[in-house]
Amino acid sequence: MQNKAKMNLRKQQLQKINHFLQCKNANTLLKQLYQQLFTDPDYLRAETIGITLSMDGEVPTQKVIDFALSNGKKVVVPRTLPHRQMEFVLFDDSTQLAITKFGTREPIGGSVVSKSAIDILVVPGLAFSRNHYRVGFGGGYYDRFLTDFHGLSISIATPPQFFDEPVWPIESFDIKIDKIIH
Ligand SMILES: Nc1nc2c(c(=O)[nH]1)N(C=O)[C@@H](CNc1ccc(C(=O)N[C@@H](CCC(=O)O)C(=O)O)cc1)CN2
Ligand SMILES: Nc1ncnc2c1ncn2[C@@H]1O[C@H](COP(=O)(O)OP(=O)(O)OP(=O)(O)O)[C@@H](O)[C@H]1O
Repeated sequence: MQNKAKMNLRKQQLQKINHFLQCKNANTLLKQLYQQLFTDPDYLRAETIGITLSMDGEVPTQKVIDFALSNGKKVVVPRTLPHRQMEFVLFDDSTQLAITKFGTREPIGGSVVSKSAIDILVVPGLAFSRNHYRVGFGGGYYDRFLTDFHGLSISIATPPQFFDEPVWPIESFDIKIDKIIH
């Protein structure tokens, strides 16, 4: 059963985020958010970073990936598997990518890195609350992945993605994000 309130919120958020990303101040603000991440002690300590390959309408991740690689960190990106599972694959210049039905880019082949080797996971989402809840695209991929993830989860929220209080129902399987940069 899909949650109707969450479905409506997702639709609204997609529009708001798209609108924000097109406004002329967006790049300046994004730079500030990236800087917060790059100066975060947990980021500085991390050897391996899990992050998505963003698509249009999402917080762009390429600058984070490039910076992390230039700092000598390992970057791993998700590949979706049956039963809404994901695995993370080492990403570099030679990684081959395919576009999925959902419109995301995923690696083809490459070395799978175990969950326990990921120090920080940058988790995408449409909405985040000050008390660390998150709404994603509705696949449940990250909620499943995070159940036995013991590294640190971090999300980057632009203004339209950040809420003082969750304006959506919290469900039993929702997993809080450790740190929200906003
Ligand atoms: N850039 C990026 N990559 C990402 C994510 C993301 O949010 N952003 N994900 C964050 O989770 C995962 C993929 N998320 C997905 C979320 C929903 C569906 C989905 O609803 N699929 C439908 C079929 C869609 C279609 O046919 O067009 C389905 O399986 O029924 C698929 C993948 C991994 N990669
Ligand atoms: N740990 C879990 N085990 C089984 N089912 C789950 C789990 N987490 C979520 N689900 C299922 O996945 C569906 C989508 O979950 P939810 O609405 O939390 O997605 P989301 O957090 O927005 O998406 P995502 O995590 O992919 O970014 C839910 O309807 C729920 O039934």
